[in-house]
Amino acid sequence: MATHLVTHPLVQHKVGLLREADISTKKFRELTNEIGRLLAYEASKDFALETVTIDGWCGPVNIQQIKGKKVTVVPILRAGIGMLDGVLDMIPSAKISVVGLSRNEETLQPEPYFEKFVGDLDERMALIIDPMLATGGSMVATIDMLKRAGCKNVRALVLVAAPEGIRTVETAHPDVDIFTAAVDSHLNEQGYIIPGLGDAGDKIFGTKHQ
Ligand SMILES: O=P(O)(O)OC[C@H]1O[C@H](OP(=O)(O)OP(=O)(O)O)[C@H](O)[C@@H]1O
Ligand SMILES: O=c1cc[nH]c(=O)[nH]1
Ligand SMILES: [Mg+2]
Repeated sequence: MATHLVTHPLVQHKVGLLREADISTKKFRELTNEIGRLLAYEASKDFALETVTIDGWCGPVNIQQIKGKKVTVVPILRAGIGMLDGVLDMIPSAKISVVGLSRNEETLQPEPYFEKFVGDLDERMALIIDPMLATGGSMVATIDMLKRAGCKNVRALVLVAAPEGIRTVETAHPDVDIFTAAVDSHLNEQGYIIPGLGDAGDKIFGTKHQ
């Protein structure tokens, strides 16, 4: 479908703060969740509503509710966990499906190590969360896993995307919408996004790269 760069001033301000070289773990976590919250708000703006009647204080009242089965949020371990609380602030009744992938530092290929999906995936929208879309390999692998499990409606929320990764996801899965706070310049030879954020997983978990 499309890549949506979220240009809201709050998002742009916060993603800028994330780029500070000596940012603390605490600050990085806070900003990651704050941007996750705002990306979830943006990615849910076209969710279908239905009218239901409930008992109000003065009798029956018609209200609007989000239609259909609950969304499943899909953090890609590890770094996706850093956005989870923020996204759940916006969509608190979402179900959580988890994918574990580790990018091999030499081949840059994603190596799967965990998969636990909620039921009825064919009736749910999946919101994949991961701070970094670099080569796109991890995102494509996650979408492949979700689709194999029956999911038909997938969106991806990322903090920073490289043009290379966007192209890869759009080519492999043209039906998937990507919501990102930044589209950066390029990947370096080690597959890191430039200017990017460095290693987001290490920054969220405090496992500094030696
Ligand atoms: O687009 P790609 O080239 O696949 O790279 C992006 C992936 O790399 C990072 O995870 P990493 O594998 O470092 O794992 P971590 O979250 O455990 O740090 C990041 O969180 C993405 O999942
Ligand atoms: O720039 C990058 C690329 C992959 N993973 C990260 O954490 N950062
Ligand atoms: Mg990492």
